[in-house]
Amino acid sequence: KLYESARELDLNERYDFVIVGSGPGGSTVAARLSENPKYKVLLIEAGANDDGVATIHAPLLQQTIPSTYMWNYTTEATPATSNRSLNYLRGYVLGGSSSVNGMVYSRCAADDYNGWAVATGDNGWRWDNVLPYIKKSERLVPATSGRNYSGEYDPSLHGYKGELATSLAAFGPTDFDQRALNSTTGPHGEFPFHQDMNDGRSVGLTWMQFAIGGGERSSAATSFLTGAVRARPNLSIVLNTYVTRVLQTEGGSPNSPSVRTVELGDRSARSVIGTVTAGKEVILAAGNVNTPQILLNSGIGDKKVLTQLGIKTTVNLPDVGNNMADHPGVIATWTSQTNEGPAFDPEAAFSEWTANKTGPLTGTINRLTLWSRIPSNATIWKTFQDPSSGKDTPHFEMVMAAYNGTAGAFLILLNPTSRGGISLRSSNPFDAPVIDSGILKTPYDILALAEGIRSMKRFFSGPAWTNYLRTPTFVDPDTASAAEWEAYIRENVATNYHGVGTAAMSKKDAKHGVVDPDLRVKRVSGLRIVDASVIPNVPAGHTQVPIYVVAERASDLIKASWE
Ligand SMILES: Cc1cc2nc3c(=O)[nH]c(=O)nc-3n(C[C@H](O)[C@H](O)[C@H](O)COP(=O)(O)OP(=O)(O)OC[C@H]3O[C@@H](n4cnc5c(N)ncnc54)[C@H](O)[C@@H]3O)c2cc1C
Repeated sequence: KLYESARELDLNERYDFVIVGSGPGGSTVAARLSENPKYKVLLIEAGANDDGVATIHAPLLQQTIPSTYMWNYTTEATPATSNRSLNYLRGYVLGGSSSVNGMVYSRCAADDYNGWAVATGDNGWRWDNVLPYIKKSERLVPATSGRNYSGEYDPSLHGYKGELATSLAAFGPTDFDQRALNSTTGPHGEFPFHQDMNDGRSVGLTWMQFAIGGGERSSAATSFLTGAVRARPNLSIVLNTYVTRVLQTEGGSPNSPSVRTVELGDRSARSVIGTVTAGKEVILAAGNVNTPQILLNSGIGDKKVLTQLGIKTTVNLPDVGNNMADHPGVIATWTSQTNEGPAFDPEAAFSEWTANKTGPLTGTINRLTLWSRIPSNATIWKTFQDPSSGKDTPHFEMVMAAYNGTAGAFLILLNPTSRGGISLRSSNPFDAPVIDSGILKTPYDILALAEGIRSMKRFFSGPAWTNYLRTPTFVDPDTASAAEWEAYIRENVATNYHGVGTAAMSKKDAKHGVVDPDLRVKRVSGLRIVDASVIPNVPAGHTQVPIYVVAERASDLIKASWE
C-alpha cells in the first residue's frame, strides 16, 4: 500500500525490514524482500510519487523535470572548480535519481567489480559472480520506433526476463552518427567499433544502451515498484517522509549496539513526527549524499568531528562521509553545420507520446559513445600510475554530441583520483549536508582530461570530419600553456552526478571503510546500507547498474541471513 505521509502510518506496527530511500538501491531491495509474504517491509521515501509526471516518464523530456523532484543541492565552491558552486542533482521522488537521470544503461568494467572483490576480500563481488544478477534484473526489449539494432549489441550478454526494461537508441544513425561510425579503426587501432558496450571490456565506439522500454523511462520505481508489487499486503510505501536519524534500540551489546529504530520527519515543517522500529533490519538506501548524512546525524561517524558538532557518538567510524568520488566532465565540441534530422513539433510529439508512447519523445539526445584509453606511451605515465581498474577498463567516455551548430563529445574522466566528502553543516538533521564533490583536486585528473582532449582530437581528425568540423570551442591543451589549460578546465568542469564511496565497503576486519562485505554497518547490529555509498571506487561508466547489482546481491544476502 502507498501512504502519502507518515501521519497516515500506524507507527506501532512492527515491520521486519525498514528501508530508507527508493532509488535503485531501496526499491530493488523492497521488491525482492517483499517477494516473501512472511516479511513485512516498509519503504520510506522523502519525495513524492512519480506516477503521471510526463517529464519523468518521457525519455526526451529528462532535461525539463521540475526542480520539485530534486533535492536542489549545490556543492561547496572551492578553488578546484574555480570557486564555482555546482548544482548537484539528486532525485527527490519515488525511484530516486533513477527517475531523473540520463537513463544510460551501463554495467561499467568487469575489472571494476573485480576490484570490489579485492577491496572486500569477497569474491562474491567479482564480475563473473555478479553477472547473473545483472541479467536477472534486465529485460532487453525492442524500441517502439521499430529500429532494428542487430549488430549493435551481443544478444548472448543480456537478460530478457527481468524487471528493468532496456533498449538501444530508438533512432539513428544520423549523419553525425554515421561519420562517427566511419571514423572507427580496425580492431587493433585506437578506436575500434565495439559491438556491445556492456560486455565489461568496452574499449571502442559503441551504440548506447538505455533504461528505456515501451517508449518510457525504466526507473527503479517503474521497474521494481509496479502496481502488482505495490499491491502486496506485506509491503507499505510511505512518501513525503524524511528520515532524520537512526536510533539505538534495546538489545545489542556495548561493542555492537542495536540500531533498528528510524526517526521520521516532515521536511517542510522541519519537525520530527515519530519513530518506527524494524524487527530484523534497517536498510539505508538514501544514496551517496543522504546515507552518510543520516549516519552522521545519528552519531555514527568520526568521533572528533561529531563532538565538535555537539552530536553524541554512538559508534566511532571515521570514514563515514569520506572517499566521495565522481566523474568530472567537460563539453568539447567544434563549430559545425550540423543538421541532425527533422525538427519536430513539440505539441504533436507530446500528444503522440501521451496516446501511444511512440514518436520523438521516446528518443535520446545521444546515441553513440566512445570508450577509450590513454595510450601506453603517453607522457602522463612517466609521472603517474594508471588508476583504472584494469587494462580493458576505459579511461574516458566520449558521448558523441551534435546540436546547436556544434559537434563533438561530452568528455568524461572515468577513473579520477580526486576525492571529496559529505559532512554536516550543523547538528540539525533538517539542514542540507555539505557536499565536497572532490572534483579536480589532483594534478592527475587535470592532466588526464588534457589527454582526453588529445584522444578526441585524434578521433575527430579523420576524413569523415573534413569540412564538417570547424573551430574548436574548447581550449586546446596542445596550444595553451599548462596554466591556461588548468584555468580553463577548472572554469568549465561539470559533475556527472555519479558520486559513490561515502560509506564504502571494506574487509570485515578492516579499520577503514564503513560496511563489511555483506553491507552491514561495522560495529553495530541491525543496520545495512544498500546504495551508491558502499561502492569503494567510482566505476568506469554510469552508476545505476552497479547499484542494481549491489541491491540484487544484498537482497540475497539479507534473505540468507534470516532464513
Ligand atoms: C541528473 C542525473 C543524471 C544521471 N544519469 C545517469 C545515467 O544516465 N545512467 C546511470 O547509470 N546513472 C546516472 N545517474 C546516476 C544514478 O542515477 C545514481 O547513481 C543512482 O540513482 C543512485 O542510486 P541510489 O539508490 O544510491 O540513490 P538515489 O537514486 O539517489 O536514491 C536515493 C533515494 O533516497 C531518498 N532519500 C534521501 N534521503 C532521504 C531521507 N533522509 N529520508 C527518506 N528518503 C531519503 C531520495 O529522495 C531518493 O529517492 C545520474 C544521476 C543524476 C542525478
